[in-house]
Amino acid sequence: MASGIDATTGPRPSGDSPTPVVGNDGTGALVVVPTFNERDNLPVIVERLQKALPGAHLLVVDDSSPDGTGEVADELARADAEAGRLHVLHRKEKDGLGKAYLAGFAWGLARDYPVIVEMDADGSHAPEQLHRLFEAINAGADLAIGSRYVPGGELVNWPKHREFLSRGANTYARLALGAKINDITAGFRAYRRGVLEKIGLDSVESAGYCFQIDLAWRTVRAGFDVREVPITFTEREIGVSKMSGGVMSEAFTMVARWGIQSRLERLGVLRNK
Ligand SMILES: Nc1nc2c(ncn2[C@@H]2O[C@H](COP(=O)(O)OP(=O)(O)O[C@H]3O[C@H](CO)[C@@H](O)[C@H](O)[C@@H]3O)[C@@H](O)[C@H]2O)c(=O)[nH]1
Repeated sequence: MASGIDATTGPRPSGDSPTPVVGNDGTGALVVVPTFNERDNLPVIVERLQKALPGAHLLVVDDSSPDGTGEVADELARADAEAGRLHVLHRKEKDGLGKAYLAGFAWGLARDYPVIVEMDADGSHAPEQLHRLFEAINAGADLAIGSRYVPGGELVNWPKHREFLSRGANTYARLALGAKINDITAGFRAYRRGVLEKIGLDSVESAGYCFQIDLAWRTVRAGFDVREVPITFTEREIGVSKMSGGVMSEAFTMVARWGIQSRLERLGVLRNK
């Protein structure tokens, strides 16, 4: 799906080789980690990230977790104050994964990070595999998705019903939208900042996990270069998933609407926005 668009600078002259934007140690990347009741997971994931990629910065976006995750994040940030790699954004209440990411992205865009990353706090995504996303970005991708469903991708200990739901959601989204992405619900990804600037965070409609589909779909429609790289997704060992019926029904309805809209656009009944 090569588009020839450089997400940081606009259209790239053809034949131009891409300039690396993330260093081998993660310099240039802001990793946004949304948290809700992850107090025992957070210190572990922070340590793993700082060991794997000491140059990367991390932003924890906490929705006033009742278990005190926000305070744990503040303590970790204080301990890292000299290096200044760990930042915390406190939000008033639980407002959905998508809204948390949007707040984190806005924070990152207000600073000069060339690449903004999504990663769960619960250890499902391995910080040690982030370099795979950065390699794709440095090779010219505008959005790199850590995919469970391309050759080499793997699921470890994920309950069968979750795998069934996830694969079903991906098939549904592929059929409805026609986007050729195998893992469009994945939450382990890296964006060049220009993608988020061009799409415009205000245009994103979904509040929950459907946000992942929403943003990937907008990225594809804007003509950017989207690449999937295989990753291993491991079921969390501590705490519980925040997936809910409301999250699933939002995704079902939104995807159906976008699918109908894009068909009407192709038929010329609606103008492409
Ligand atoms: N701030 C904030 N964080 C949230 C909220 N809801 C969930 N989170 C945080 O978002 C991360 C993912 O949430 P989980 O509830 O653990 O997700 P999952 O079921 O394991 O995730 C699957 O679906 C996600 C959505 O597509 C994917 O991101 C993920 O990769 C995986 O496939 C965790 O760090 C969790 O604390 C919220 O309302 N607010």
